[in-house]
Amino acid sequence: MSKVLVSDPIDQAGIEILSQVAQVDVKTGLSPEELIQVIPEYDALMIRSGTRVTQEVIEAGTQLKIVGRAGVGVDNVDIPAATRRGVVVVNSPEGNTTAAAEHALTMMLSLSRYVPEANLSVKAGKWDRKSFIGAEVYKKTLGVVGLGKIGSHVATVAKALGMKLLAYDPFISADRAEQLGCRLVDLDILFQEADYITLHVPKTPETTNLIGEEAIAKMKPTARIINCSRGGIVDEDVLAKALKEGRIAGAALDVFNEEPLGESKLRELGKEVILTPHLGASTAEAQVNVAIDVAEQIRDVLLGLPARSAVNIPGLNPDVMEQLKPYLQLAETLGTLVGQLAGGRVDLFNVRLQGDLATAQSQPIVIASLKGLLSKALRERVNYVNASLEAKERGIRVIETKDASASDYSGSLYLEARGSLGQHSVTGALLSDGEIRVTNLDGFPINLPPSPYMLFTLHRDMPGIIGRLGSLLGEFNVNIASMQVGRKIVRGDAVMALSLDDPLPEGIIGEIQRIPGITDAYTVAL
Ligand SMILES: NC(=O)c1ccc[n+]([C@@H]2O[C@H](COP(=O)([O-])OP(=O)(O)OC[C@H]3O[C@@H](n4cnc5c(N)ncnc54)[C@H](O)[C@@H]3O)[C@@H](O)[C@H]2O)c1
Ligand SMILES: O=C(O)[C@H](O)COP(=O)(O)O
Repeated sequence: MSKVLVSDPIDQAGIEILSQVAQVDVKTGLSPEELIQVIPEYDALMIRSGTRVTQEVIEAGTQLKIVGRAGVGVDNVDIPAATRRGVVVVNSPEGNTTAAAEHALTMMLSLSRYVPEANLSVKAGKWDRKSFIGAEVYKKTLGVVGLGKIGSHVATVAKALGMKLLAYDPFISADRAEQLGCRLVDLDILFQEADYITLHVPKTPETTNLIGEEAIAKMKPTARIINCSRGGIVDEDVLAKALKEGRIAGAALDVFNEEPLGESKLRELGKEVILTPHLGASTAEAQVNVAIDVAEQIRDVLLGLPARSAVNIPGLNPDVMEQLKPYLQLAETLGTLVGQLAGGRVDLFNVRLQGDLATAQSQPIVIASLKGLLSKALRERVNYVNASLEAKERGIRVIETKDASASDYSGSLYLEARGSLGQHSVTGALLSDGEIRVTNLDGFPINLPPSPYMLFTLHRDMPGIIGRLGSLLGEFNVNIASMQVGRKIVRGDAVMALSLDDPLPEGIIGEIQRIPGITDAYTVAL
């Protein structure tokens, strides 16, 4: 039975889903060293933002197949390291959108009315009304930086509060911004005109310290900043200094460069600052959503099914994936076959989608073909996640083409591998019942159902060869399940393709190659 480690607090709804297919161990608060120590026994790891999945963790996780982030941000996971090891990383892109947006709006209103400080003052026995004269957000300008899922929700609600909206997002069209009631502007204008600036961007090299000296210098003295996105997007020291000097009016932060927040000048400030301990996603509803979303994906991957929100494999629509499933199997089988025929290093890999298949989404088919091609060298280490990367690192040039006119079957796939030991090609198709047929091998037409053990020979088309080969296999107690001969012209070059019930014993290939008329022989194990 698979084993899943849950290393951050996750809603019970997720644990229940995982328990259907795996032994689930909940161990929160592990130190990095403890995590590295226990991870080798687990097939899956489920986390939130509290666990750092470093390269060391990934490398120690020799059984690890999937890391599930019950939330959005995956900046606590070393994605390149996971991809390299073929570990799928999934998240829940939408499960906590509403919660995070509502937290940003709560921060904006609380900051305007000094709610946290006023609350503390009453609880301390005071009745001080003078110190808490706030500001209205009505008719004020809100600048939304990052108009994605959370930014859009914030904009929609802020519009209903009667705010004017500016947005900065270089990847969003002016039309989309307009639909949300936002004027798309450049960052300088947003900084200059906004009364409130709310950040909803991922942490990237471009967004790191986006709010620093230069940005703050452009803002109004009445400006208030809200960051419920990621720590490090605001330079915390610069912000604390600007607030202390009254260069801006306030800030509300939910996320910090280092979490938990250690010593910080921000803690010394008064009612103009609100700090929350990364609570954006902390609602009962969001926690149920993300736990179910991610647990289902972990369950599926452990059962050998695709994940719907993998961040390190191409985003594939599950419906498209379902339709392509038989073709992915075809691609992987043909890839394995041509990879074993090629034998050595492959420099160039041609993938051609033919006939009706030319209308299909090619990327998954190319990935499946590469997975098969590389399986000889990498065995179970290669998978849908790392196949493209592994091919690139091996210097394999992949050429992908489509030819709607070229196929004897309604759709077929042609794979050709050129490398250190020569060039080989296979074509295959799916029959109406979904069965795979190899329809061409190195240019010779055949009609072969693939089987776990196969033997291919190149030979002269002349009497006696088939008999001699059959006798030799018989001597070695190898049973032939089916046999196909393909030739282009009578008594010319030909191929023989055999499906075998048993693996070929050591040394037999040399004997086969010594049969007069046989020029080459290859074994393939699927
Ligand atoms: N505080 C929390 O608990 C909490 C909860 C959920 C999400 N988040 C964080 O909130 C952020 C937004 O999440 P989302 O789900 O809306 O993501 P999203 O991907 O839907 O939206 C992000 C938007 O940022 C834009 N963007 C990217 N680079 C940009 C740049 N340099 N300048 C301006 N815009 C840029 C993108 O085009 C996109 O529209 C993420 O950092 C996420 O990790 C925090
Ligand atoms: O990226 C996210 O989903 C949020 O930052 C929430 O983080 P959390 O799951 O640790 O609360």
